[in-house]
Amino acid sequence: MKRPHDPFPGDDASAFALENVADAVFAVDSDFIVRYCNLAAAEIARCAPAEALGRTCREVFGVKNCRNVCVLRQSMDEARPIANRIVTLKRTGCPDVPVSISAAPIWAMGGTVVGGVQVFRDLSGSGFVSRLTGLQPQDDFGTCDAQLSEIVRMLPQIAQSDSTVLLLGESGTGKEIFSRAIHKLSQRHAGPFVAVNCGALPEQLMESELFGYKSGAFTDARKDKPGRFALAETGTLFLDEIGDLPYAMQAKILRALQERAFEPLGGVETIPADVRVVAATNRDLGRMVAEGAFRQDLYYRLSVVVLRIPPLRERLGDVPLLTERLLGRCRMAVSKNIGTVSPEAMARLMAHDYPGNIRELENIIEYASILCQGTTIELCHLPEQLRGEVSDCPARGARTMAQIREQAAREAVSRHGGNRNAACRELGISKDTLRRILGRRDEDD
Ligand SMILES: Nc1ncnc2c1ncn2[C@@H]1O[C@H](COP(=O)(O)OP(=O)(O)OP(=O)(O)O)[C@@H](O)[C@H]1O
Repeated sequence: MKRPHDPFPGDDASAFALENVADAVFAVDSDFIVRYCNLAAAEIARCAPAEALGRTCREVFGVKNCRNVCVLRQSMDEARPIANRIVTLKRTGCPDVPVSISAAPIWAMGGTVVGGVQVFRDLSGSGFVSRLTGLQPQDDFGTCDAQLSEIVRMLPQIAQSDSTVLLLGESGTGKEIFSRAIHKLSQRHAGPFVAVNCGALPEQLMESELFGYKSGAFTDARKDKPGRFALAETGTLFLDEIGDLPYAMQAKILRALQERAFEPLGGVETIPADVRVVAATNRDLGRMVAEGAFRQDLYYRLSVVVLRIPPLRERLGDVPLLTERLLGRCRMAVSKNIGTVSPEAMARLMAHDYPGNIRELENIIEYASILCQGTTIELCHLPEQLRGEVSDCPARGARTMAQIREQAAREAVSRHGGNRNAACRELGISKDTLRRILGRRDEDD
């Protein structure tokens, strides 16, 4: 039976709703004993929701570094909600998982904090998009944007259809990543994926590159050479920058698409093409048609399914997620243990308009990872156009370990509004150690 004023969700509609959200949600009492755990949280804990109840959250989730990163404890200590803190959870026997955590205290009547609720989202890329599409984490798109999520949701159906797909989007928005995902989700996934950048092929070589040639077709053609259409047989041909195709080539591509066949240069025989075409462009094909620069018939043939990938500035909410993903890549490349981005640096990253889209963010994160000597990317590690006036990193320059330790301790105490117990918990040290680090002059603070 439901108790009056029970602050924890019981057998009611709100608990039912919480069960079904994709984010992990759990609630604890003031002793950090789990009183509620939804399905997503139980999945992370690798137990049934009922098995999580009555145990400490530390025990349930098995997080080794939970003392240092406990956002829930901080929220309860400071009696205030904390939103979207990105931390890396380290669990015994599991790979590190970057998560975004929001926490809020639960108050009893009279205003006492009697517990807390925490919501966390897995940012590792093995989250909801992977589950939705069945893709491997590296193929995941790192988005919480409604428009893009809708495209991702439709992707398996689109991929299965074998229709031509036209991807529209600015340079660096991830069009090639999408085309690879379409291939992997399609019936053709066991076949080859062949990418051609139409803008990078010299005009005189384009026909032979795409359709191949027979020996003797021209002076240097000593033996037959297959083109990209033949190489993509039974698979997917990705025609990137299709807007850059010369007008004459457009007719040949149209014919290959319509008749599902082509003739190699210098050949007389027509070769059937069992190829699915995904095309992409950052140009306005509609306008090019109106200006007579692009064939209308090819435009219609390509536009069976059109997907517009939004630029990053229209989905800045994805910046933390993408940053975490890109940091993971850099961590491996530069062999550094960079775990987080400071709130100030993240605010700057989220205020940028990214004319180069995800490719630009990728470069920024790589730059910052190279400069960063610690575990957190700070404002001073960002490229000049983002960091503005901030020049040198406070951590740079010669400092002793004792000075670094003292600064970390002071910052923790100040973050907790002077609450030393909370600072000790965050740092994972005893009160005696904190006192030793801060020195005698702080005894009377
Ligand atoms: N969701 C994502 N997660 C992580 N990295 C991504 C994501 N989308 C794109 N990238 C990275 O951004 C860069 C640009 O992506 P991609 O080449 O797919 O973009 P594009 O739109 O095809 O660009 P272009 O039009 O210039 O060819 C790549 O290095 C890719 O790895």
